[in-house]
Amino acid sequence: MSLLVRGGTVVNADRSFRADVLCADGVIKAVGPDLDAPAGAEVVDAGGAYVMPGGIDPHTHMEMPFMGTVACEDFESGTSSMLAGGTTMLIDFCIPAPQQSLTDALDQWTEWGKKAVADYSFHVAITWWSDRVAQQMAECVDRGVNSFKHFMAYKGALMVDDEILFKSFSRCRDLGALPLVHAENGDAVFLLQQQLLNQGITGPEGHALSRPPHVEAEAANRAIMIAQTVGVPLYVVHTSCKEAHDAIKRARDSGLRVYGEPLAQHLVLDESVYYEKDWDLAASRVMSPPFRSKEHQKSLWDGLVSGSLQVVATDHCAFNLQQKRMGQDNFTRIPNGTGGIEERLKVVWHFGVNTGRLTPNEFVAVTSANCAKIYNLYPQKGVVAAGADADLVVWDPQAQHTIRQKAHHSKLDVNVFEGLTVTGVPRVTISQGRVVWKDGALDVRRGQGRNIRRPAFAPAFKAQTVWNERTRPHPVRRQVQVQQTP
Ligand SMILES: NC(=O)NCCC(=O)O
Ligand SMILES: [Zn+2]
Ligand SMILES: [Zn+2]
Repeated sequence: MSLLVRGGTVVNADRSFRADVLCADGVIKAVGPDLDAPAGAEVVDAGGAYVMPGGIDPHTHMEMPFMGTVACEDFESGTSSMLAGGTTMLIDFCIPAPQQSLTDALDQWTEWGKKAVADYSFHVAITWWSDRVAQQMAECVDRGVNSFKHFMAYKGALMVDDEILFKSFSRCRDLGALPLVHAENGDAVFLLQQQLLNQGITGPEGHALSRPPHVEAEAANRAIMIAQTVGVPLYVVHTSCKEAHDAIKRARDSGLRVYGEPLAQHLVLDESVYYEKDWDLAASRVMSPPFRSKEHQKSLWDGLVSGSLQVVATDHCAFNLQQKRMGQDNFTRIPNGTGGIEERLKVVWHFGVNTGRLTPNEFVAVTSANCAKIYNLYPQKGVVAAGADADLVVWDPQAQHTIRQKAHHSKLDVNVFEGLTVTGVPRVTISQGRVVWKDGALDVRRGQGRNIRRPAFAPAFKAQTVWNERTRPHPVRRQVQVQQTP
């Protein structure tokens, strides 16, 4: 079955041009002007619209067991939501419990992923260390995982120390896999939490107060320095504040391959919500790092414009109010996480492109192409070109939409963007060459998603390996001194 997207303007990260897009067998067969529709082809009208590579969200937590509960979004509802928002692939985090085998955990997540209605892939988290973990990292790489995540926060649960960071980053370097960090100083967070509780601060405001920007910046800086020492690129997830962004900028200025990922939520929502009288409202926004002030939002936008930050994600991690209420008397027990997978593209377009901060091409870069390049998916994903997967979004830049929990496709009972009216929405989403979202309706099939393998040694790693070899330390060769006896 073939499909012709007719009459639109193709927008890639590098340029825009008028062209039709012909898809068959799940891939793009041709991109060019006035293409003929093969007999029986479905024709999608893209008149007045942009045709862009489907979004890729590299940071989600479907069905994640966390903080005594399990995220309520599963791979079916999560991937359905993302398609309704124009995103056609996600990369989720497989998180082994401390002492659990990495490959057993990957088996578990792989099983859960079979429910997905669109393409997905996995990062694996390093939550403990042994020779066996090092060996299993190689087995994960053989199974198409080219990125390993490290939590520098969540003391007593997922957090790892500097020794593990050093050992795991070194292993990543040797395997050609990208280390990722959740950068917050978990010891400092823990101590601040105890102080605040002792002062009688038990509500969601304590969450924001216990995770100030310098706690994030310190960890980002530390992870960067360890990555530099080891000689490996680094990706800093959910960069939320100016000081962490500054650390990334400094590193890049000195020639390091460090990537920063702001979230759609951190770009537009601010910390004032944690001080709301309505506990449910404040708790529903609890995530780590917390939302920040306008000054930090500006820094994140500046980074996307200038290129010091590369990817906008969501960290979609869904906990309903009943789950959030586990922390009714103690903010440290509120499960951390918010949603946004359906809203990401709309929010970034509305506040990025409509305001003149980003060009449409830069929008494609930060929502799809850069991610595909960093995670070695390009040009299978992240570009509208012959040979690429037929994952597309037909974007109507004029259409308006008001974001409402009642109308979203997530299982979440709140929407952090509730009531926001955006201009610019996905008219049609195409996944694997099939129309899956059109006229406000989904047409998806459980199990249609594919587990996309991402090979190790992305181009940046090949360069880094050559550089490491050239700059490798060598012993000083000294002549053996013969001692003269007097
Ligand atoms: N971000 C958050 O609050 N929850 C999900 C887990 C994580 O990424 O830290
Ligand atoms: Zn995190
Ligand atoms: Zn996360």
